[in-house]
Amino acid sequence: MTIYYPIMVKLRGKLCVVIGGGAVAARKVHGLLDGGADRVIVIAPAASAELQALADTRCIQLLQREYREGDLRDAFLVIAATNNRHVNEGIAATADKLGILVNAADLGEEGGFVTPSVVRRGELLLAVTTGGASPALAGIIGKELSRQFGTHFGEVVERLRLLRAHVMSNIPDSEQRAAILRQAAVEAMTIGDEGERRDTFPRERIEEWMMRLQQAAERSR
Ligand SMILES: C[C@@]1(CC(=O)O)c2cc3[nH]c(cc4nc(cc5[nH]c(cc(n2)[C@H]1CCC(=O)O)[C@@](C)(CC(=O)O)[C@@H]5CCC(=O)O)C(CC(=O)O)=C4CCC(=O)O)c(CCC(=O)O)c3CC(=O)O
Ligand SMILES: NC(=O)C1=CN([C@@H]2O[C@H](COP(=O)(O)OP(=O)(O)OC[C@H]3O[C@@H](n4cnc5c(N)ncnc54)[C@H](O)[C@@H]3O)[C@@H](O)[C@H]2O)C=CC1
Repeated sequence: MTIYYPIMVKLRGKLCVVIGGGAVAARKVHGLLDGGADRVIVIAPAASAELQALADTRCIQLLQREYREGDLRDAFLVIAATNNRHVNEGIAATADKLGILVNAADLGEEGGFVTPSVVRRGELLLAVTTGGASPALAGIIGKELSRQFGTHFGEVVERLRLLRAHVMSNIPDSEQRAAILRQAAVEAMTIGDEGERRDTFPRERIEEWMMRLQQAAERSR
C-alpha cells in the first residue's frame, strides 16, 4: 500500500507532457485542461480523433512520433499513457531522476502520483482516490458526489468567497470571524433543503448576510 498526500496544484504556465494518444491519454489531457493547464504537449505516433481535434483548436500541441529520451526536458508534470509498459517504465524512471512529477497510467502506484476522480463546481473541487485499489470505485463515488453537490454549488462558493472577503475587512476579531464564516458554511450546506430556491443564496445582500450572521454569533455567545 502506498500512502498519498493530496495537494491542489496550479498548472497555469507550466509545461505538461502526455505520452500516448489513446483513450486514457485523452482522459488525462481533458483533466489537465480542466485543471488550468495551458501548455500541454502530447506525443504519440497515432493519436485519437479526440486528441487531433484538441490539437486543431490549439488547446494542445501534438507531436506525431514516438517518445524520445529528451522529451521531458523543462516539463513540470508528465503522464505516461502509452500501451507499452516498457516505454511507460522508462518515462517514469527518467522523470523520477529529473525530479518531475509523473503519473504512469499502467503502473499504478509505481508512478509519482495518481489521478483522482474529480468533481468541479466552480471553485469547489472534490477529488476521490482509492490509491489504485479500485479506480472503478473512485469513479462511482465521484458520480455520487456530483449528484450530492449540484451545479448550484459553484455559485454558493462564489458567494461564500465574497462574504469571506467582506468579513475579513470588517470584523477585526478572529474568533468572531470564524464563528460567522462557519455559520455561513452551515447555511450553504442546507441550501436546496425545504424547497429553498437554489439560484439565490443567500437571499440577502452580502452586507446584510454578514450582519445577520454576526448578530446570531453574538446571541449564541
Ligand atoms: C492507479 C491509477 C493511475 C492513474 O491513472 O492515475 C489507475 C490505474 C489503472 N486504471 C485501470 C482501469 C480503470 N480505470 C478506470 C477509471 C479511472 N481511473 C482513474 C485513475 C487511476 N487509474 C489511478 C488510481 C485512482 C484511484 O484508484 O483512486 C480515474 C479515477 C481518474 C482518471 O483516469 O483520470 C478514472 C475514473 C474517473 C471517473 O469516472 O471519475 C476504470 C473504470 C472504467 O473504465 O469505467 C478502469 C476499469 C475498472 C478498474 O480497473 O477498476 C487500470 C487497469 C487497466 C487494465 O486492465 O489493463 C490501471 C492500471 C493499474 O491498476 O495498474
Ligand atoms: N489509468 C487508467 O485509468 C487506465 C490505464 N489503462 C492503461 O493505459 C494504457 C493506455 O491505454 P489506452 O489509451 O486505452 O491505449 P491505446 O492502445 O488506445 O493507446 C496507446 C497509445 O500509445 C501510443 N504509443 C505507443 N507506443 C508509444 C511510444 N513509444 N511513444 C509514444 N506513444 C506511444 C500509441 O500511438 C497510442 O496512441 C494501457 O497500457 C492500459 O493498461 C487502461 C485503462 C485505464
